[in-house]
Amino acid sequence: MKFKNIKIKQGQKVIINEYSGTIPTTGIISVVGPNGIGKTTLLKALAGLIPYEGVILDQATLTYLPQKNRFYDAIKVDEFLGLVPTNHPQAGWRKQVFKQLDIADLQGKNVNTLSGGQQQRVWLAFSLIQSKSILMLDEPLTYLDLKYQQRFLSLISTASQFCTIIQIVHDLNIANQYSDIVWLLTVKTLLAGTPTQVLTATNLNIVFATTVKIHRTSAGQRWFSV
Ligand SMILES: Nc1ncnc2c1ncn2[C@@H]1O[C@H](COP(=O)(O)OP(=O)(O)OP(=O)(O)O)[C@@H](O)[C@H]1O
Repeated sequence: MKFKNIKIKQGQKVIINEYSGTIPTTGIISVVGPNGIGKTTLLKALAGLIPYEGVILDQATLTYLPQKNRFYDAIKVDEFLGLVPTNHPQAGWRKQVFKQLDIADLQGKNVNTLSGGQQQRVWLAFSLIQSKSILMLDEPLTYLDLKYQQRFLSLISTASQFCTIIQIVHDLNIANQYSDIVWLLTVKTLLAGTPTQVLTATNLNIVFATTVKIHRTSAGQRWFSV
C-alpha cells in the first residue's frame, strides 16, 4: 500500500504536511515523533477514519486500535473475543495469542470490570486475532506491565511474518529493537528507513529538540537515553 502527499488540516492549521510512504506486505513499522506531531492523525487517515488530501493506493484490509479504548457494555471477555471469526489462516495463532496474553485468566469476567492493563490485553488479543493485512496500533504498550510488554512484542514479531504491524511508540529502544522500518515524523516530512538509517543522533536531536544519546552494549547493539 502506498500513500502520496497526504495532507491534513484542522481548520486553518496544517497538521500533516504532504507525507508520502510505502507500507510493505509484512514487517513492523514503528511510528515515532514528538507529542502532537501527527502520529495518531496519520494512522487515522490511513485507516480511512478522517478526511485527507492526497492519495492512498491499493487499499488494504486493516484493523486500527486507538490509543484509548473503552468498553461501554458489560460484555464478558469470551463473548467479546468470540465476535472475531475463528478462521484465521495461521494455524494455532488464536491459541498462541490467548496463551501469551493469559486470556484464560480473564474469561467469564465483564470487560468493564477489568483493570487498565487487563482491558488492554483483551483489546490487543481482539486486534491480533483478526486476519487483516495491516494492523495499526496506537501506543499498544501503554498500560502493559513488563511481562506483557515482552510477550506482546514477541507476538507482533511473529505476526509480522504474515501481516504488517504499524505501531506508534515513544520508547526509542523498542522502536530500534523491534522494527523493520521506522517512520520518524517531522513537521515537514515523514522520514522512513531502517532503525539505523532513521534513528540517528542528528535526526533525533532535531526532531525531539532535546539531546538524545546513543550508546552501544558490549555486543554492539545500540541503545538510547536522554
Ligand atoms: N479533533 C481535533 N481537533 C483539533 N485539533 C486536533 C484534533 N485532534 C488532533 N488535533 C491536533 O492535531 C495535532 C496532532 O495530533 P495527534 O494526536 O495526531 O499527535 P500525536 O503525534 O499522535 O501526539 P501524541 O504523541 O501526544 O499522542 C495536535 O496538534 C493536536 O492538537
